[in-house]
Amino acid sequence: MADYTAKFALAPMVRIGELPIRLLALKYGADLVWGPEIVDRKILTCHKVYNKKLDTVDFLSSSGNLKIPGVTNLVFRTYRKLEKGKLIFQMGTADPKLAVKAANVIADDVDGIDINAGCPKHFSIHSGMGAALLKKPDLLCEILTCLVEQVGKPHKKPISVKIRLLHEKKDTLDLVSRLVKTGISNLTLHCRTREMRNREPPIRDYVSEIYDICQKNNVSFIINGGIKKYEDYLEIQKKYGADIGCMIASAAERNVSCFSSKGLVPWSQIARDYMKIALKFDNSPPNTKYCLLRMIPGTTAIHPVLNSMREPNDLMKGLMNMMDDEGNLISSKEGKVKEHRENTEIEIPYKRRDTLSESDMADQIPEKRIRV
Ligand SMILES: Cc1cc2nc3c(=O)[nH]c(=O)nc-3n(C[C@H](O)[C@H](O)[C@H](O)COP(=O)(O)O)c2cc1C
Repeated sequence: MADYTAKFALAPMVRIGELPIRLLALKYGADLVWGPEIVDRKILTCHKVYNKKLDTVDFLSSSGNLKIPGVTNLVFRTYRKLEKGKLIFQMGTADPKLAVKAANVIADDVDGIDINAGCPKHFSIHSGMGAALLKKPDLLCEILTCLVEQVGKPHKKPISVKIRLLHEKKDTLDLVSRLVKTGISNLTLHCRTREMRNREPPIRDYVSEIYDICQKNNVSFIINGGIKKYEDYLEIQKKYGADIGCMIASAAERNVSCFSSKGLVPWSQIARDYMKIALKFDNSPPNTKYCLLRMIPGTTAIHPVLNSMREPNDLMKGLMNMMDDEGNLISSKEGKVKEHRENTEIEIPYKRRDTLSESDMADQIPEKRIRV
């Protein structure tokens, strides 16, 4: 059974937290890795397949139109050889019965099941999931209790929850005091309220009191928000206690070697390592491109070239091979890349280019193909 005590963990991240990033996080020192949130109804469309070629366990959906380019029916993939004992599956739900049914589909192939009670995005809260559950503590407790009794105990898998801060300290402490009585094994606190953005500093004013409630109830405690590197993890343990765990999202999205006790590895190395793992495990090319664009700095020459590519893996792999160790495009080919860029200026139909955020850019489909 996975133990969350004092662990250094990769946070759940939609689109980012697929198998290649999770394996890289483990390689660089993460103790536990969360998968991206997947909602209960989606899991319920899935059947499990052992993928002999990749030696992975795949969950394939029977819904979705596979005729649409880029659409695959793969919902979740795990490589048990490296993830066993370390993989926490995060579920989005607002219904105890559906949650139990869905958790039973995946329980034997993951090492813990976590409920997302912190996501403030519209797609989550409009259906009562994510941070909407913070306003319905009875429902959240019922979901957790049902999961503990009907999935956790029979499958011997820990159940956990990830929450955010409420506006008032007292309300947060009251909620935590209820959640730790449901039989969960771990509570993760994103130390921001639901209105706060990730760029704002986290609020850790009463982390010690929450930690205390968790410890008294034999529930491990992980904090999340604004943690960037291994030294931060050590500092937090020194300040609050040796049994506290830490979880990283944004910093890992940019450079997953943030878990390493030896310091950050250059992004060019990470991008190459990532590409190798993505190819090895047949990661979907649009997802590979999306993740690469998050880890390659927007100021580099390679970023717009990658951004303008359609997704096939061989193009991306070619581009990765044209980088030197510092991430510069290799000079003999640079002219060629530059020439292609000039000839294939991306047209963005609806939004002015200079108003786009990085993720908007990542989602744009270029009008013209580029060959490198
Ligand atoms: C790209 C991205 C996707 C995320 N997806 C999820 C998710 O699926 N489930 C979840 O509970 N939180 C999700 N989060 C929130 C993170 O897990 C984390 O709580 C938040 O980013 C704060 O941590 P940080 O300061 O280290 O970024 C996501 C964050 C990012 C940046």
